[in-house]
Amino acid sequence: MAKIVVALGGNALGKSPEEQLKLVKHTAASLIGLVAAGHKVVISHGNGPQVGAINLGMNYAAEHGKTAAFPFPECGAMSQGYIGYHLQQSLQNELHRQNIQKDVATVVTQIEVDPSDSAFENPTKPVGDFYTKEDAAKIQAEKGYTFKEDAGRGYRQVVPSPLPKKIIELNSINNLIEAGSLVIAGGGGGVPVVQTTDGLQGVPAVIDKDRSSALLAANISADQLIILTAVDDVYVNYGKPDQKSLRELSAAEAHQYIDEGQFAPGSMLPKIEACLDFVASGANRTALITSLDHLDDALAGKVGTLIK
Ligand SMILES: Nc1ncnc2c1ncn2[C@@H]1O[C@H](COP(=O)(O)OP(=O)(O)O)[C@@H](O)[C@H]1O
Ligand SMILES: NC(=O)OP(=O)(O)O
Repeated sequence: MAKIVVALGGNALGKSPEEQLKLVKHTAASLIGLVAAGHKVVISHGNGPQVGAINLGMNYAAEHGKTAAFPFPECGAMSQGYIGYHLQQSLQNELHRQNIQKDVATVVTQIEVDPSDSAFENPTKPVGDFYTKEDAAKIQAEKGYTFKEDAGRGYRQVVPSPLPKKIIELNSINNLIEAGSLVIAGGGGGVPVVQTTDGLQGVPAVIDKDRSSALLAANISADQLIILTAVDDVYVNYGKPDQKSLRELSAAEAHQYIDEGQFAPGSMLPKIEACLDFVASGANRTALITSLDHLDDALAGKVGTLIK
């Protein structure tokens, strides 16, 4: 029996509440497969599209005098509740269907960041929907948001993405795991907070969920970090006619491929770096990157990229 942190990427969540619930039901079946096999499972997830949508909606309502303004950390906390609710419900339904007795809980998770992190000067994390170049420039001029082109798919608002340093609710998460609960934590990379003379305070940023998942996995002494995304494997020469699956990757090989620029910054690179951080955090720790649809095959060693 292993302790496993599973980080769910955007393709496991979809774009609307209806789509998310449908996809999360499918995700729940795979995750309960891990529980049924006897593993202790902790789930984390992204929130880029969701936190952007919540923030956009709240800003729109505030601009029309219908509500107060809701800052980014509050929107991040809302995204944890919204996604956690769908995950909890779907996992509970699947547990019930499989006649497995287990409690499920989402922990609203704050993660401390360094206020002097250089990420605050250089926003990189895409949130929300895609815009044309012209619309992005108009909104940037009107509202002062920063937009950047996102992997050839259009322009998105970007916010700072500081490195996660400390999980504030770590003891509560550990207590729930030890009590046998299926825990959802660190959603959306955690709500970013800094220590001030008045205590903890939220900051407008979105932490990368793969980096937070690696920190969570290391902090709870997990055996494995599984990152579920849109691709079955990590590739060299990705997207080129000679692309090749990497089935197993040592830290030394991963560093060499990073130096060669094989992993795109903003998509695969942070995943590889998060995996390397986790693998280096303790003996016999491994990380697996694969797609949600092939989790079973990946656990059987048939697909996926194992980093060790
Ligand atoms: N070397 C590579 N191997 C595989 N995928 C890569 C590689 N470089 C970039 N990618 C891209 O990274 C994507 C995963 O990153 P991202 O879309 O940010 O994930 P998620 O939203 O699931 O967290 C893949 O779907 C693929 O398009
Ligand atoms: N917070 C975060 O990393 O979200 P995405 O994975 O959706 O970008």
